Amino acid sequence: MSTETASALDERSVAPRSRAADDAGQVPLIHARGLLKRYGTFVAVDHIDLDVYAGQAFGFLGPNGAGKSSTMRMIGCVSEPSGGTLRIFGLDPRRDGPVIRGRIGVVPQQDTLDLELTVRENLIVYGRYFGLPRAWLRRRADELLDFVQLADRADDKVEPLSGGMRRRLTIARALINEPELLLLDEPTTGLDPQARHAVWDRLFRLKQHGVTLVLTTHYMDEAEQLCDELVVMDKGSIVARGSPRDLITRFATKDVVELRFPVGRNEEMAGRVADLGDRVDVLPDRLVIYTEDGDGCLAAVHARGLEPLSAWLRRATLEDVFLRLTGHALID
Ligand SMILES: Nc1ncnc2c1ncn2[C@@H]1O[C@H](COP(=O)(O)OP(=O)(O)OP(=O)(O)O)[C@@H](O)[C@H]1O
Repeated sequence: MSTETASALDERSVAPRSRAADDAGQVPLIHARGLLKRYGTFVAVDHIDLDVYAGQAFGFLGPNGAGKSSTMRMIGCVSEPSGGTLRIFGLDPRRDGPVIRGRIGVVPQQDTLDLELTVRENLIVYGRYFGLPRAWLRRRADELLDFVQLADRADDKVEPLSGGMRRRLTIARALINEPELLLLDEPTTGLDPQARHAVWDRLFRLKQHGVTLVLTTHYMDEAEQLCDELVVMDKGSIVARGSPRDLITRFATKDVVELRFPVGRNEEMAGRVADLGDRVDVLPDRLVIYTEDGDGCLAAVHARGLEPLSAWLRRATLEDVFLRLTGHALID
């Protein structure tokens, strides 16, 4: 389906309902101070502070087990905080959970579509939970199926849909109640690259329409593509926050040179290149040199006759930021 069809989605229909008011008063849609989640004695979310404003695309970046989903479940009012303050739209999830849930859309980590129903019925049945009228829901469903490029599958069962199509349908379902805030827990995990790009494209369009997006990911490219602001989480804590570019500027160098030497020689070689960068990391399979001058660094490696098996110059990424901040990789 063409991008024209997708862009035909009425901007008002996906725009947050109270965005103007929030912008004017700068009331954060999500406000957390010292937010804590414990499972028994285990601390999964360790006193984190957050403010998410209307129109932002806000991301939680971190490896498995960092506490991202636990945080999202508290924001989605399906898991009670163990401590701290949490306000969504200025409301208290403990008291106003049902009201808040009616104003947010949730894309969970695992798709929970009804495989027995058709694509369109999945949207309409879900919309009925919000008490929305059937005729209105039919129009809304068709509009959303256009948007997620599934209009031609509207009357098919969900069962034969690909993973990418199911994800797009889950996103459409989350938008059925015209939410002011869309929560997405690892929206593209398990999808092939083409399907991931299709999902990113739709999310990017929602962002352009002004929908506030809050997502978790352990993919740095996803965070870089979609998020205006990120918190980097590790072991329940926020270790850094800022825009992707800002984080890279603050915590990484402009260039990164990766060198591979024969097995067992990395430590020795690290000593011989230590002066060529701001920092040198020894990873199991390679040396990573952080430098402002990648070309000069590579030239010096060769001038010293070090002869790596391979040498690669690239721009710094959020993965480098994460490695620098935590000492381990985002994806093991
Ligand atoms: N219901 C639960 N009971 C006990 N421990 C839990 C529960 N839910 C999560 N945890 C633990 O809390 C920690 C954080 O989990 P969480 O799912 O929030 O992390 P995450 O960053 O979203 O990782 P993932 O990408 O794997 O979902 C993990 O160590 C996890 O095992």
